[in-house]
Amino acid sequence: MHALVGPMAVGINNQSSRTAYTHHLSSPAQVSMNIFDILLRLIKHLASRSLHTGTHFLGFGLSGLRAVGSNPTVKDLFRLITLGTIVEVGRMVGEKGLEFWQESEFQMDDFAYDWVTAYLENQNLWNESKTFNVLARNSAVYKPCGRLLPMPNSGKMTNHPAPSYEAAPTQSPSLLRWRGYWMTIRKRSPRYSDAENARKGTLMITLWSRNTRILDDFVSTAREFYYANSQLVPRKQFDVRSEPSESLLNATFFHGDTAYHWVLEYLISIDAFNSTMNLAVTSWQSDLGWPPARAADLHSSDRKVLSDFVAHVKERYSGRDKVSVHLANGNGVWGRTISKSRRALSTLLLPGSTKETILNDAKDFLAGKEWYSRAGIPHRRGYLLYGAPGTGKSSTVHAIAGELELEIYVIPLANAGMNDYTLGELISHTPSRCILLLEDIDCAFPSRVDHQHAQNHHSEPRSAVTLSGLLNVLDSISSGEGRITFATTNHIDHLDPALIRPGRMDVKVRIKLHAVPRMKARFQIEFRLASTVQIEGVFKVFFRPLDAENPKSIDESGTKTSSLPDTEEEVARYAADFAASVPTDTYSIAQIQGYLFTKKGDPKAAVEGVVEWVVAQTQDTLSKSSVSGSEFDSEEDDDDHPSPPPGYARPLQVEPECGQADTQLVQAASDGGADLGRGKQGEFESVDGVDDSAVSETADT
Ligand SMILES: Nc1ncnc2c1ncn2[C@@H]1O[C@H](COP(=O)(O)OP(=O)(O)OP(=O)(O)O)[C@@H](O)[C@H]1O
Repeated sequence: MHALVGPMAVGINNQSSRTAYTHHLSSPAQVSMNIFDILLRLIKHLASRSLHTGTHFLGFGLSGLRAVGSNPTVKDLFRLITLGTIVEVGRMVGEKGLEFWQESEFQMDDFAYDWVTAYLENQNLWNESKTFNVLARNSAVYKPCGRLLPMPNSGKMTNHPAPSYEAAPTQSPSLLRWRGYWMTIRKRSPRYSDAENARKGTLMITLWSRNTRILDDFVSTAREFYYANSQLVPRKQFDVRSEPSESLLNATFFHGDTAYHWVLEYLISIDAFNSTMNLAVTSWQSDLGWPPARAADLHSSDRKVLSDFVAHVKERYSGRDKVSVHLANGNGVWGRTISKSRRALSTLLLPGSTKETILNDAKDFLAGKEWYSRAGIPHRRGYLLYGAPGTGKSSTVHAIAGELELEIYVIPLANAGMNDYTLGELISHTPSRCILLLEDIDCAFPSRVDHQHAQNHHSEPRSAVTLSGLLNVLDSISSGEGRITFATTNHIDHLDPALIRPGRMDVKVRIKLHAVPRMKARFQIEFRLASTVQIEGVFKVFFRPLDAENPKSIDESGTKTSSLPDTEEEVARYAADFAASVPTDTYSIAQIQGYLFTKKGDPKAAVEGVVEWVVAQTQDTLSKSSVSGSEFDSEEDDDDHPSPPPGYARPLQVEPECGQADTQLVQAASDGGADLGRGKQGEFESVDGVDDSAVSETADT
């Protein structure tokens, strides 16, 4: 007789109704009809009948039996029957007595399997095993009181699921003594070793008792243990491959979408993925961690729950001290997103009120949507930041984005794979309120210079993005309303003249590119090489005095152990000395920072070594320009705008004189360099409504 027991009474929620395990009582023997019994019954029956019919038949029958019984053959027959009956009864009694075990089978893809294996692990059942299956699926957050994961370092809380170990299938059963009963446990390998069947292993438990309640108790205990000791989400409910339940809300957040990042960051912060089984391993260097499943079920049918949830995570996300930077890849899709710390505007060293001007203008623009709409002007605004490398163009964009709480979408126009189509795809997938950063716009579309250069050198022009392609996408209807575009370039002179020359067809679009002004013209900001004020500023940032942020380093004997100054005045004196030795409009702040890093913590050494550094830089520049014959010059020869861009300092054309002291040489260098930018030092052109012709003239000179 086989018995199927289940679903069990241990279920609390739905999953239990799906949980079944089987156990079998060992089969009893068939009850044999005992001939002897039949005979006796027959005799009794006959005897009772004979009472009714008459006792004379009894005497006759008995004497007949006696006569038959005296026959030796019949005697032997009766003996045989009696003996057989005794043997059969003994066999039945023995069989019944020995059948006191129950067998249960747990399928690997069933919940009960997880409960029991986790519980058995806790009972140290697998301690003897030498071969383990390591599963993150059964993982749990370690709890000091629990013994679920007796692993090294298990006390460490991480966002990642801790693996659990279970003995690999083995032929020899393990023995467990549980509440006074013995159990033998055997794991069976999947029948096939292919991936699909790999999860079809089973766990066989033999309980050496006939009491079925013991087995029920065992499974219930395992289940309670499992849920009490782990923060597991029933895996089947969250399997993204499973069909979404119609009774639950299903929200899908697409990777690359901003909402995805809100939700992802929030879920990671609340350890929501501790029990995930589907980990995507990524080499992305995102501090958001790894992107896991994209779909989640909300256990509610109320839509407000979903919108509240999204609102909450969004608020959390935007409240943090970070700026999200989305990076385009060459296939026309937004790829990685990195989260950068906000840069305080105060850390930007820009002359005058440049940064405040940009910020206020951008704020004004964002607040002026209605004005644009009434005026029938697309609500977009653009800024062209140009200047030598390392002068702070990108830093300015990041600082402004932080102030405005906007995300940055960066399109490196010079990147491989960038063409008109991919550019269009990218721009059509930017949100309306964001900062679009077009880096190295001079590399976007090959100018006639590039074409000519490419022809001369039998090579391809630099980029596959065309001027009209760029202008089209910037001007298209799909371009977001409320978007701020920053374009950066190190070589304003490399921009195609068609882009900046007024009176051409492109001029109209040029306005779109550089700015969509409220009234007129474009907004250009030139980033110049470091002025005296900036050189002093960067020095002061590096060698802040020993104050609250920079606590005094004094040892027990009262001796100062740091070379940092004690007061602002002292730092200012060093800074002035330092700036006096560095030619203005010659080096970018990034270059100066690079030098100061080599003198970290020692302002005196920084001042003392700077002259030597300047000389080295100058000689380096001279040797480069003499070796290359100046690429800049060679371009000028076949260029129709041969002069250097305004503010772009040429390599210093200073011949060091023999025997000249370093300081004199520096002075000469300073003079030479200053020639190029003289008169504009410290005077950044944050020009709203700058005269187009001025720029055109510059480019066409
Ligand atoms: N004006 C500045 N104020 C503060 N830091 C600056 C400034 N200019 C440059 N730096 C520092 O120099 C480094 C490079 O700056 P950034 O990337 O902003 O320059 P960039 O002009 O965008 O250069 P590129 O044209 O090469 O992209 C950064 O570490 C930045 O902090």
